[in-house]
Amino acid sequence: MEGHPLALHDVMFIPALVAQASDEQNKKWLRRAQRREIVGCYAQTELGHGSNLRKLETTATYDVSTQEFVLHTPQITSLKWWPGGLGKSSNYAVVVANMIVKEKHLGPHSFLVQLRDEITHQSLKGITVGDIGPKLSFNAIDNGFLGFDNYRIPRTNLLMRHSRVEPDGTYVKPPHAKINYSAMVRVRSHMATGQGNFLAQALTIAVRYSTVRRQGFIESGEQEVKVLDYQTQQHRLFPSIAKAYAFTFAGYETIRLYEQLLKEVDTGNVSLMADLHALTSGLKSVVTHQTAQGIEQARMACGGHGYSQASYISEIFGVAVGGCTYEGENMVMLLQLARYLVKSVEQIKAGESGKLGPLVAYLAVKVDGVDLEKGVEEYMKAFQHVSRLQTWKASEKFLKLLKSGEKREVAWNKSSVELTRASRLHTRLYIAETFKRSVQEVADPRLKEVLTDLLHLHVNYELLDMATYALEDGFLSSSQLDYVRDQLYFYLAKIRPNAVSLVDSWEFSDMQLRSVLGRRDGNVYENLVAWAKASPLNKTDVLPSVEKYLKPMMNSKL
Ligand SMILES: CCCCCCCC/C=C\CCCCC/C=C/C(=O)SCCNC(=O)CCNC(=O)[C@H](O)C(C)(C)COP(=O)(O)OP(=O)(O)OC[C@H]1O[C@@H](n2cnc3c(N)ncnc32)[C@H](O)[C@@H]1OP(=O)(O)O
Ligand SMILES: Cc1cc2nc3c(=O)[nH]c(=O)nc-3n(C[C@H](O)[C@H](O)[C@H](O)COP(=O)(O)OP(=O)(O)OC[C@H]3O[C@@H](n4cnc5c(N)ncnc54)[C@H](O)[C@@H]3O)c2cc1C
Repeated sequence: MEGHPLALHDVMFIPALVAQASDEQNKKWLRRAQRREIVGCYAQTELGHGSNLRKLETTATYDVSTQEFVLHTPQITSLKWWPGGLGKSSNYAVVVANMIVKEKHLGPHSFLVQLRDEITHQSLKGITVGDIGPKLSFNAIDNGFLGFDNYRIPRTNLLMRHSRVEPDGTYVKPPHAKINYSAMVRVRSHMATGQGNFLAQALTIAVRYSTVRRQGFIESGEQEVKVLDYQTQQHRLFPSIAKAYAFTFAGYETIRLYEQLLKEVDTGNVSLMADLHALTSGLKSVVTHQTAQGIEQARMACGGHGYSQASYISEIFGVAVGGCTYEGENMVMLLQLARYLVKSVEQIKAGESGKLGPLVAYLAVKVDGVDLEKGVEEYMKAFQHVSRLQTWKASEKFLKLLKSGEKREVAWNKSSVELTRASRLHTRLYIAETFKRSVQEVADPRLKEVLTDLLHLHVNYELLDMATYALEDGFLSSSQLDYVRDQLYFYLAKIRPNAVSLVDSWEFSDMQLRSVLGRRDGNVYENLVAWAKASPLNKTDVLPSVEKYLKPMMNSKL
């Protein structure tokens, strides 16, 4: 859970080679990387810039006389900063640097760079490398810094699957300007399942503990109740169980789309890139944010013991919440999706609705109202309505500002809160749609019934959560919202008997969870005492600090 020094080798270094190195280059490098003869990381972010990749300061200048690239970090803010596994473990890196050929700045490109000697592991001349120090979490990963002092690498170390520099310095452009960003798109495509998994771990702990913990009464005179029987506890936990499933289903779809993209790009078809970039930008943002909220609720649902490290939930939170920042800060990524949504609105206004992709086609179709009692399809129409409403509102605001003479960037900034709201609603619609489709495809009728209950819980919870949008233009009435509330409470109670099975079905072992509260056998109290007794402070009855500090203080006559 705390991460692994080789995580980035598998998650980004190898995938960057697969997606961006030519077949010829990969004959040399890929097998060695897969056999872990070399260990790599993905070095892009710098001390001064992470989000705005166009302003990366590390340069790779082509020297035609030696057919080498010269890597250089001209000032302190150009140092690579943050890459996982860079500090101590990696001897190679895929380095993203601004490429300069014949004095022309050609933007960020990826290079394979050796950082350390393969035998001694010492850093090579011209390279400054080290660890950036302790972090909120993920402390088993050596996130690092890296500087280059006119460090030379062969021309052939530019990853050349999609773009090339010939020996004479001729530049061959890629089929899509952002194709070098594929390693990021890959991780973003996987993040919904990864985050769903973090959320699932925290929920397994909280739900299991909530059936062990007894506190208070629902009906007087009875035995104290399991805290999971309180409606508030169910409301805290069960919608997140539904989300963990929903995120996993959505993630399966984006992983499949990424694989499809890789194949299509190899045949020169880059049409899926913009769609997948927009989709994964929104999804990673919404999923990481909601996962962090869900994990924190799971911790609080465990009361005081949730705050102890014995719960292990704080560690899960620390790791998961990193996802709100890495692979693109969430606001920045929501704004990337917003660009796509605004473009779609502009297309509709230009009478080109027919050209809209399937995920945004709903933006052109107005619905007057819904009959929620008819079922989940009507909820989907309601989600479409609020997303459409907000997307149009935010887009109109931006376009009006533009028309009034504001510069594009200024108009964008003044509309950005509204735009991020639109992106979230659009993404939540996508999550609900994929959840619905995935449940419909389940063959086992008993499994389908339980998952359908979760789906119903999800759509009612979500609609209530975004109710202000739906009330704003009178699309939903307050009596319809009362119906949604009643449905929500109905499904909380219906799910209660299956709650433990739903979390057990994720099959986390005790070793994986590392939680005293979430033990499969439920022996929480004995093990909490054993855990406390094993604390380093309990190794001796009297600590050395007693003689050194406490006694002089207690005996002081002052
Ligand atoms: C197996 C996977 C494992 C799953 C993991 C789950 C569990 C994990 C556990 C442990 C592992 C931890 C791993 C952590 C690793 C972390 C790594 C990193 O963080 S790497 C660094 C990531 N950095 C970023 O994400 C930077 C964010 N910034 C950007 O992406 C860009 O700067 C930008 C904001 C997109 C802007 O780019 P740029 O300035 O170049 O663009 P513009 O010139 O403004 O043009 C924008 C147009 O370009 C289009 N665009 C942008 N990106 C893409 C893309 N990737 N694909 C397609 N199109 C793209 C954009 O849409 C604009 O188009 P138009 O609107 O103009 O048409
Ligand atoms: C755990 C972890 C692991 C990481 N691993 C790697 C790795 O392996 N390799 C690597 O290269 N990097 C890695 N990173 C770096 C990470 O990708 C960046 O930190 C991330 O992309 C955010 O960039 P930033 O730090 O520049 O944030 P900033 O952009 O400085 O963000 C600060 C604030 O400014 C806002 N902001 C910035 N730009 C805009 C804008 N255009 N519009 C509106 N608001 C804006 C943001 O929303 C945010 O609120 C890692 C980071 C973490 C935390």
